[in-house]
Amino acid sequence: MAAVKQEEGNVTVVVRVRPESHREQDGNHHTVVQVVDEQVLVFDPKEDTSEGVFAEVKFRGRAAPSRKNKDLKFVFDRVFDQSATQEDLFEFATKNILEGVLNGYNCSVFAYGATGAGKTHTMLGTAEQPGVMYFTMVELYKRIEQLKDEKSCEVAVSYLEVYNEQIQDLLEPKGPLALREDPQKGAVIQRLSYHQPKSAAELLEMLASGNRNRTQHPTDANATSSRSHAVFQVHVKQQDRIAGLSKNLRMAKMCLIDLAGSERASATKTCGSRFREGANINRSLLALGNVINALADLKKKKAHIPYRDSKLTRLLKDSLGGNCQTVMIAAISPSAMSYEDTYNTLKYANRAKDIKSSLKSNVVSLDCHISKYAAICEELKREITQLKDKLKVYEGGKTATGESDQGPARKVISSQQQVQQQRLEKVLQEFFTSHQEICKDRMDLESRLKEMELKTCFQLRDQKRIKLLCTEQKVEQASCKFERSQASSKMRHTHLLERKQQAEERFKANENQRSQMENEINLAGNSTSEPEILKLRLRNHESAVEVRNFKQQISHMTNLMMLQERDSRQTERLVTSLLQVVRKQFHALKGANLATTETVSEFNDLERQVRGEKAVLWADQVTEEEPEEQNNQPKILALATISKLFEKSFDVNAPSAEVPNGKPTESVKLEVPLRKRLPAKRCLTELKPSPSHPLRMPLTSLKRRRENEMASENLFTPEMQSKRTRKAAFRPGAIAPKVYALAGTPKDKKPFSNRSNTLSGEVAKSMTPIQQAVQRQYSETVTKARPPLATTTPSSYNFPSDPPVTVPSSNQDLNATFDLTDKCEKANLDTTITIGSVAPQGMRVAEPHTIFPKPDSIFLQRLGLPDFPINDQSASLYRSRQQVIANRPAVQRRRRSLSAGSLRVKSQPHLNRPRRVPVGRGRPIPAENYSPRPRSSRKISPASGELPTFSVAKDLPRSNVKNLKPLFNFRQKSGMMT
Ligand SMILES: Nc1ncnc2c1ncn2[C@@H]1O[C@H](COP(=O)(O)OP(=O)(O)OP(=O)(O)O)[C@@H](O)[C@H]1O
Repeated sequence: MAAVKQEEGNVTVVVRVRPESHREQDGNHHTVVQVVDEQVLVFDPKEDTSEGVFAEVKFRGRAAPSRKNKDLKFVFDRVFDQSATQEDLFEFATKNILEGVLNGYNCSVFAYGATGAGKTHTMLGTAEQPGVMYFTMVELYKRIEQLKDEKSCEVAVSYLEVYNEQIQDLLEPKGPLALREDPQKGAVIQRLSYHQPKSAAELLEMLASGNRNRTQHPTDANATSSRSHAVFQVHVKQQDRIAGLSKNLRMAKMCLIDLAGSERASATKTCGSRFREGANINRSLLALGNVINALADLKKKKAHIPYRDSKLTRLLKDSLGGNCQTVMIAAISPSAMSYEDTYNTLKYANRAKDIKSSLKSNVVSLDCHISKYAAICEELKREITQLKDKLKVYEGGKTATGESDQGPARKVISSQQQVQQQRLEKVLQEFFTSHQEICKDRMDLESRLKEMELKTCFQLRDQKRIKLLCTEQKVEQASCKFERSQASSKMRHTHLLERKQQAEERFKANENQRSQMENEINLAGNSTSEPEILKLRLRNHESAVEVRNFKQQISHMTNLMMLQERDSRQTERLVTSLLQVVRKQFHALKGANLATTETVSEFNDLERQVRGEKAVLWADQVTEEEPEEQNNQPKILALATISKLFEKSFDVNAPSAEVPNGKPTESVKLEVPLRKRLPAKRCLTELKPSPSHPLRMPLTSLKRRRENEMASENLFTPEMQSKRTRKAAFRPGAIAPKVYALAGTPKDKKPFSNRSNTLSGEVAKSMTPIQQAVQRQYSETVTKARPPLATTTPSSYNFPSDPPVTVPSSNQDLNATFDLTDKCEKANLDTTITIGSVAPQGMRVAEPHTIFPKPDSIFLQRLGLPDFPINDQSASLYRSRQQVIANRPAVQRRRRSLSAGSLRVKSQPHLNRPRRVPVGRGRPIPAENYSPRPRSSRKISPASGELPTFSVAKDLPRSNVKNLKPLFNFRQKSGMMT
């Protein structure tokens, strides 16, 4: 049950002054009530004494002693003088409250006054002059008749009297009835009969019969004195006729009460039973007076209200202090004969004005469960059948009377449909307008929020750039500016979020409205064909909204793209400037012989990146965590897509026939493929490779690159992966796949798990800022196996029981190939082949000196690089070799540089020629198969922990190679293979 409306109201007090009776006129009593206007009356007005001696003459013979010249002015909601008719009373007192009854408010009208003051006359009246009850009932039925198309109404009445503190049923007299208090319903009279008159006439008949049962006895004051309080209750129940899952049920109770009049025994000259009646009446009226006083006293509002002092006050509890719109009609006699009674009545009426009542409309919202849907349809079908039958009867009557014109009947039906359709169209139109606005608002807000997010990320990144480059003062200035801007952004962000939340709520309400509307249209569809048009309109509207949403999405994406483009242009300018600076600096260093190995290496890395090649990540090098700023970067796809657009989208292309119940199917999902950004070749002209340090990094073929991408996206099935692993094992320089196979799956890129953390930390530390920057810039790195840095002692590995992978004796010839991978896989060994991990005793490494022609360079010492000893012979050989290379023609150098991809291995001193592992063969080597090779262009800092062992071998004259100690050892960790 839901009371939809609650308001505070005062008791309406109306005073009716009846005409003087014959007795009063005969008694020559003067009037003590003067009606000034419609709201003011003066009780016992002052006599005009200006007439001097004549004044006494004027009032001679009247009840002059009873005059006290109180001259009390009373203001009421309405004052009716003697000339007022019953209709006047009805028009003002009860007609208005009928409106309340039909809106679900409880109402109560009671007549109060002394005996013979005209209460019964006002409420019941006579056959010639029917009273308020009659007019009210007639009006009520008139209104119900008017509403019958929209609402079904039921009326139930009861009529009772309180006589000598006993309740009697006036419509079905059956002895005293018990009064019971119900916390929800209020006062309930048990066994009271309720009747449902079909018409106003029937109801009036009931009223008349009830009155006949009412206790009336003549007294001196009133020949037709009512000796009881009569309560006529009308219960009205209304229910919406309009089909729908949600129906309003209004229930209201109207009480029309004719109270017994207070009387003075001396005036009524009663005795015996009449006297007892009078005493009871007075007692109950006294209780009523107390209740009125208590209720009217605002300060004591919370104080006890003595409802329980009499049956009458218990019955009137609702009417006076509860949820009820109350009208009190105070009936008074104008005659001085009833001076005291009139005065008392006016006093109580005046007090009653202050009584406040809280009004609640008793509206019950009956939200039918979906299971009632069928029942509602059935009900409507029945109604349609009835209407059709009526129409047939009507048409039959027309035919019988020879009227062939069926136009009017059709007109009636079509006009009903038209009204229904017009109403639905209006509802649809309102829905369209609000839906459109809400969708636009929602998307606008989300778009603005996402733009703001992107801008904030740009700002954060700029801030970090500033910190990297600028002086402390400038950093501080920039920080202040940034913080200010962040603060204002935060405020705007919060504000936008609030608005977005509001928009969400409105959207939710709008969605509910839509489902209700759809139900209504579907229900209406059972009776007419018009709703098809409405359904189509609804679909049309939805399509239009979808189109508008997509347009908004496009506009949002365009905005973001513009932002991105502006930012990327700025970054481009920055990178160009940086590259120019780097190049100048590098050449300046080189010209001054100050270029260290590290600098050259960094420059080469940078050069490689500029040329668009992939960076190399060693297999034991754990992928660096993405820098914080990159992690914080929002995914551009997420920002560019307004999620709201795709929450509820409709298949706009689907034919309407495929849409069940006119409900669009939620089907469209936008999937924007996320394309990897390929490294762009930039500013190659700005950064030409130095002729003395040719870039020898193998190029990755397009096919291999694709494979890498697929692998990184995990698109390979396990079979494919295993196949790839095996294939890779046979590939030249296939160390990496072997290592992966040991680790399990290619995606597990931590083959040296036992120590990878330490190593990666060290490796990361050893990376120079430029290397790190490059690493960050190009996340697409190729992971390669790298030989471990030191011999792994058998104790540090745990596979004593595993069958060792032994290299047959024939593999003394290192040109022979053997499948280590398969064996390792089969044996499930954590087998690692170390290549050149240990420089044999006496080995001389010339690496630093290939870069630093002056070994005793101060710069080198300052760098604190470890000095690798070199024997004089090798060094001189190397220098001469370098000289020979430098003097060669360019074409020859080129050939040499290509063949330098080969790896020459000298495994045993007794071998006549170094083993030539077929790596590269002049072709670009796939990046993932790339392994560190001895070449002068790929200098790895000793600080990184790698042994720069093998650069010299390939460049030395072959005759001198044998003089070198073995550079590479194939060694199994178990120590079984050396
Ligand atoms: N407005 C009026 N116009 C004409 N006659 C009236 C009017 N009011 C009352 N009378 C007459 O006054 C007499 C007494 O009225 P009524 O019976 O209504 O008084 P009452 O207040 O109901 O008294 P009780 O409390 O004893 O029943 C009746 O004969 C009635 O016809």
